[in-house]
Amino acid sequence: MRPLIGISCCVKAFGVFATPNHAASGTYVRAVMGPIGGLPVLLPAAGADIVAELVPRLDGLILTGSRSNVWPGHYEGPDHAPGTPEDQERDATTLPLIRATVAAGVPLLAICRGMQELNVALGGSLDQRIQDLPGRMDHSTPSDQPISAVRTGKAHAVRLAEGGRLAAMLGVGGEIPVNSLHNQGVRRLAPRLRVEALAPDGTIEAVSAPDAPGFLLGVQWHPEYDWEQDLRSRRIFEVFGEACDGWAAQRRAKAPKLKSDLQVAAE
Ligand SMILES: N[C@@H](CCC(=O)NCCCC(=O)O)C(=O)O
Repeated sequence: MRPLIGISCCVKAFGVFATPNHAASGTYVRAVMGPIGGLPVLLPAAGADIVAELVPRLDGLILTGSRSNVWPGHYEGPDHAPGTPEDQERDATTLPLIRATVAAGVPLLAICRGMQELNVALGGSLDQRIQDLPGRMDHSTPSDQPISAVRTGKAHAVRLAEGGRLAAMLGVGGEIPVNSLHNQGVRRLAPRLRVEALAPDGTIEAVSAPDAPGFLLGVQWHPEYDWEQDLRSRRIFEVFGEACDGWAAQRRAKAPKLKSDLQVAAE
């Protein structure tokens, strides 16, 4: 039986009436059905009220990327510049969901906005436009390139932390090339998080939590865009899937054994 993997949704307006929908990119569904080997379930941005009943049912959680940004009020940041996209319904769901998921030990893979949410949920803060900071690169989506090239192309290298979990997971050391589609970045790293990769300009590109009871990895880039071409992207999903499999086996072992109808009938 495949592990049940929650995929965080954004609230986006669709259709002629711009009706708010809870949505996630199909790239995450394909990654779950592919290299992760799980059963995907989209998690609506329905607020903290769903968290306590949801987490015990999950075998893994993916926090997705999004153009929207974590509301600065969650990390005492300055207001966003006018027009900066936000999604406070998503924040109100993912921040408590992250804390509950990490506490329970459910495997968690945080991607781009998801890594930023992870950092904020655990007490860190963000810079809102790192390209405006002295000495920093522009990590955002170049407007002069087609989105397909940006997604599967490589924008810069990241240096893996020596002896880190990500380097061990990938079986490599030194640098790997990654794509890059973000304006924001980690400012103050949450106390429980450890740097797993850095960009040439010092931007934190991957994090883990050594004291977390389960698998926990955040990456600022997007492995869901290029896992079919990039074996390291694929490996991240495979290792996450193995952790979710293990969690699912533990959960089934603890579940009360319900008798099947046939067993009851045979008594
Ligand atoms: N908004 C944040 C996070 C960026 C991010 O998740 N990018 C993926 C975008 C995918 C899409 O276009 O839907 C930031 O800007 O840092």
